[in-house]
Amino acid sequence: MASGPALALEHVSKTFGDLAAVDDLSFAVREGEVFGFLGGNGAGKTTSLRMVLDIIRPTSGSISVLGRPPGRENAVHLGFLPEERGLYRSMSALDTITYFGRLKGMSPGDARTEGLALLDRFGLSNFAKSTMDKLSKGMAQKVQLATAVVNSPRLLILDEPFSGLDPVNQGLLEDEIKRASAKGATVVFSTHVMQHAERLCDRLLLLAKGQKRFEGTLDEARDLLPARLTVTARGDLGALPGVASVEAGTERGEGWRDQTISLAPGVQAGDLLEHCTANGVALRRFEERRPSLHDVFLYMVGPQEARA
Ligand SMILES: Nc1ncnc2c1ncn2[C@@H]1O[C@H](COP(=O)(O)OP(=O)(O)OP(=O)(O)O)[C@@H](O)[C@H]1O
Repeated sequence: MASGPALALEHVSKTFGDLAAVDDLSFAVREGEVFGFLGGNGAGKTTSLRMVLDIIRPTSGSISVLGRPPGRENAVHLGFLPEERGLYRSMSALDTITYFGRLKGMSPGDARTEGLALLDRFGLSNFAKSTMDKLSKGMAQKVQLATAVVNSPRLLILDEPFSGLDPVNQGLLEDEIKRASAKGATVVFSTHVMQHAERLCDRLLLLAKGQKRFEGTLDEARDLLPARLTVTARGDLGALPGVASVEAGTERGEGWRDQTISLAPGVQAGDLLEHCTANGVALRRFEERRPSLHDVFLYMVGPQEARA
């Protein structure tokens, strides 16, 4: 079934006085994908997501959310975890989730049943009746996550969802994102922690100073950086085609030596391996060291921006 993107921004800019917080930003999130919105502090992530949610309006450009302009009509299909968490302090955890479910058009019974199921999944069953002000920060954040997913939204938008959660709860959140995705939801989450994106995203966008630096899959992001290899070989491989540089490592005896090789842009590890095999270059070890998303981020946006 052909369908348009779940979310599309076209030449969107948002200025605050002289500052272009979001600068001519275009990207599209396909229906059903998990999309990482990555950037350092102040890159423009929250501003972008707020425009998608119609909390603020773009200075210029256009946005399409589930095929419509941002606005109230979309609300029942959306789930949103804002960066600034905040819920009614004197409402119980279960009532809070039920309330949000009802706001999204659920019946009181369905909202409550789903609320109880979520509290159970999040390890908060014993706190269903506790008021929000009695919960720890992490617990309150899980309740807030529950309010975002209670209606099984078609498009789930999470702004820095991992911040403030301990490793166990970060894992629980990752599971919840995978669960929503498996049920067919489109998930967009912002983060400056690359490891989460590395584990979860189908595609991602790198944002710096309000501008898009990259949009694509994790593999495409990694391909931006020259591949690096660790090999144990006899002789110097520096003269082989496709090798950009060689760093000599530990001597292993009888002429064998560890070497760290950087390949020229566009050259794949397999190309070099093929050449070695075809030309009788003896190898004892041949390991590709794929760049991490963090490496890509540093390469694309620089250490200044990456320091989050
Ligand atoms: N209402 C506002 N008025 C003036 N400037 C703003 C406003 N909102 C955001 N900005 C500025 O726009 C830029 C982008 O901010 P934004 O919150 O979108 O970044 P972010 O990528 O979400 O960063 P963080 O990870 O730190 O939350 C920042 O320089 C910020 O100071």
